[in-house]
Amino acid sequence: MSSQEVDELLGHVGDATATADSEQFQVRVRRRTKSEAPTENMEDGARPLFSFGVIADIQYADIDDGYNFSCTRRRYYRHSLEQLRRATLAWRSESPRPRFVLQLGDVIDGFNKPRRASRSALDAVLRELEDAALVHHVWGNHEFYNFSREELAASALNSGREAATQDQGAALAEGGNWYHFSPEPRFRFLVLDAYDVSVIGRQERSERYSQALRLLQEHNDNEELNQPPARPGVEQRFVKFGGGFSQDQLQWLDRLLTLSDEKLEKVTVVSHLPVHPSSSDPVCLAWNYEEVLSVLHSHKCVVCFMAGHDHDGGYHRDLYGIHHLTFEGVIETPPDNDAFGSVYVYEDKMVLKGNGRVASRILQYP
Ligand SMILES: Nc1ncnc2c1ncn2[C@@H]1O[C@H](COP(=O)(O)OP(=O)(O)O)[C@@H](O)[C@H]1O
Repeated sequence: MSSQEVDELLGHVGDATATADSEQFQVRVRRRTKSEAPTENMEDGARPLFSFGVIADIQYADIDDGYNFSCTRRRYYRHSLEQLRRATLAWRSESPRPRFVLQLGDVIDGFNKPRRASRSALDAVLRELEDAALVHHVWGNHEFYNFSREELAASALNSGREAATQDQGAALAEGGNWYHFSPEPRFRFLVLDAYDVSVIGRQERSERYSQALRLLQEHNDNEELNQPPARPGVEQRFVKFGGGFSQDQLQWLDRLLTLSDEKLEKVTVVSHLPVHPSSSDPVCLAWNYEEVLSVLHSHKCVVCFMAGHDHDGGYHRDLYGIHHLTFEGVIETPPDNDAFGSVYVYEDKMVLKGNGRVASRILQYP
């Protein structure tokens, strides 16, 4: 795509200042204000088929501001609820309304647990989300700091169960918290469980826990396994607050993508942990990200992978044309800024309208 084409495209979307990085097919556009929704497609005046909202790492807690572990990033625990409110107001004011919202995990912070405030904090964020749209909740590490898997499965965060009752196209994988749904013919979303193999959220006597502990101990010499290994690069991902995907889940992913290939669908895959090293800090990558990439790359239908966890966000278009989007975290977004997006889905592309720290982008399908 030439930069002139990008300019033309964006001329209809908003106040375009665009640069195109032809090597990585990366297109960045300047932020737009909330009211500027691309309700019409650029070249041909077509309307988007549907839209959806995205938000990541809200990590709400009714406590004063603090810092991340290394004290390099301020965290606005109480204010994250205000930011969520601004996001839901923006989504509610869009016409047509987003068909659903992707909540990419860590919806409340682990600090709620010792304060016995997990339920009240969750209720507070769910109240904010209530009227925005149907919400698809991804489970991140902070969900497991607050709740057991059984509690999560019985809660409103089990959106797979909700989706299966409301949408004929939705289905929950047996025995796991991964599922798919199709909001529109020829478009499918796969919601993954990146803590399927993990020492958090799994019972110590379970096979998945043992498998996770073995992996961590093989790759991380620290006594405190939340501390990244000394080895640089992607080896740093072997931390206790990370996780990975079981072979069951990878086989399910492969099977679903085969069906989507046959049906000529466009598929967006969603997880709390990112899977491309160029879209994330190495510490935040899923442990077996290479296996996930190899499955994604063996199917034509995959257009996008969306994740949270790395609060700085990231973006990369890989050699197969798949867009890897890591959304900036609300929790580390200063009160006078925002971090959420709306995605407008067209026949040939998705257009991400970012707010605040989330950049707007045109995501052309491969
Ligand atoms: N370098 C580190 N050494 C030891 N513990 C750490 C380190 N980094 C993070 N942790 C701990 O791991 C847990 C998850 O870290 P956190 O930064 O809260 O994750 P997230 O990015 O999901 O918010 C917290 O309990 C935190 O204190």
